[in-house]
Amino acid sequence: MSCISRAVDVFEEYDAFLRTAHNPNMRFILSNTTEAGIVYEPSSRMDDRPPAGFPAKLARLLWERYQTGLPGYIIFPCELIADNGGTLRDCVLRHARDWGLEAGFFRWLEEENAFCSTLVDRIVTGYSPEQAGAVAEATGLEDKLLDVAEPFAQWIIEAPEWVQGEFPAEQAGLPVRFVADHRPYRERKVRILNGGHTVLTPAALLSGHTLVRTCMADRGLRNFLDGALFQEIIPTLSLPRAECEDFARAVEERFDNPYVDHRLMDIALNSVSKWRARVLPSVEAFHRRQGALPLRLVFSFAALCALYSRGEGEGCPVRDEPAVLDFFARRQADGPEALVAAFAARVDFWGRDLTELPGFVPAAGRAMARIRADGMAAALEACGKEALK
Ligand SMILES: NC(=O)c1ccc[n+]([C@@H]2O[C@H](COP(=O)([O-])OP(=O)(O)OC[C@H]3O[C@@H](n4cnc5c(N)ncnc54)[C@H](O)[C@@H]3O)[C@@H](O)[C@H]2O)c1
Ligand SMILES: O=P(O)(O)OC[C@@H](O)[C@@H](O)[C@H](O)[C@H](O)CO
Repeated sequence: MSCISRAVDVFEEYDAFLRTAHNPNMRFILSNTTEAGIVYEPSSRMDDRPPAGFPAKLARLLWERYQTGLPGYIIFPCELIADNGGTLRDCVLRHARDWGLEAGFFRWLEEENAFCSTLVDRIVTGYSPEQAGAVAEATGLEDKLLDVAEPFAQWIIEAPEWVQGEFPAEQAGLPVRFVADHRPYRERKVRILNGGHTVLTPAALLSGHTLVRTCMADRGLRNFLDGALFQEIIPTLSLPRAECEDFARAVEERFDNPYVDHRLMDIALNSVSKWRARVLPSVEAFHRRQGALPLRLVFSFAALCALYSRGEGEGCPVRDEPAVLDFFARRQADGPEALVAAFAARVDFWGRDLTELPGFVPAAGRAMARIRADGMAAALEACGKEALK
């Protein structure tokens, strides 16, 4: 990694962090603080060193910049949340209002800064000690910023035209695409790629797989994923069907990359909020449009429930919010139907009561009973047959 000239630790070197606002060459700010990073922290104060939370730190930096009289920034958040640019701007504005900053700052913020919503698509898996050793041996260098990524990459940026002029990444041959509205691309990527991961992962772990790529050669899992993507997710998307199908085919090829070891347990982290954000919207849209349930997506809910209710010692422990882990710890004796019904009723997990979705609980309960009684392979086959009826 040779493109990074220096790093400033905002906790250890707060003054140096603020001094970066005085650098006239600094024009772009990128963030990638995970979905949890773009949050408004009501306790953040302007004179905290540093204020808590990423948006408050950014608000403080912007205030510093404003005072210098230099032009503002072009800000590219990369976190996988809806409208990351607008959400980040809203958090910054709330902090600025809390801190009672002057009216001129708000005008400068709106007129001289661009908060662009962006969407990054690249499978980045981290590396194993063996891979790090091999790179160190080949290069003679120990690279602490080492990472492993697939060759595919796409960065969708929604920005005013003048931003494209200042950031001509497309002309530099980079996989960047400027669009007028990032939302359909986000919907397609989150529902097909991330949704595909979330749908596949519990079934795959319960089939004994540890990596995404080996699932693609497992006929039962591959048929399940195909059916979920092409029959149940794509019909709910707003971009043209052919474009979505091309994207889904490319995603399956990416999952099949023999050089990428994407660990299913990594994808499984916080599966409940992922299922809510990445799969539930497809279930709801399918139900609205077709008046029926997408049975493979419902099956993925049952498989998630089966994975999380697995006894201790049966594979790696799942990692999720304490409320989720507590729910399953208290319900170890439940049968499949009762467990699925109680899980579906948790409005705090799903943002709504899923037992109100007609047929959802009986279908998921049946699927989970099959998974427990007959094993994952047989349950997947039964699901495929039922979905084709
Ligand atoms: N890994 C991927 O394949 C991939 C691909 C596309 C998009 N993304 C998105 O990129 C984001 C980051 O993913 P990642 O895999 O790099 O995660 P990561 O956990 O490897 O890295 C996140 C970094 O953000 C830092 N961070 C967390 N909270 C912060 C805060 N409040 N302020 C400043 N820094 C903070 C963490 O210390 C960590 O270094 C996520 O939103 C993810 O959805 C990831
Ligand atoms: O990174 P997460 O844990 O939010 O989600 C797991 C994967 O779905 C994700 O990392 C994808 O590989 C990535 O979003 C591809 O662009």
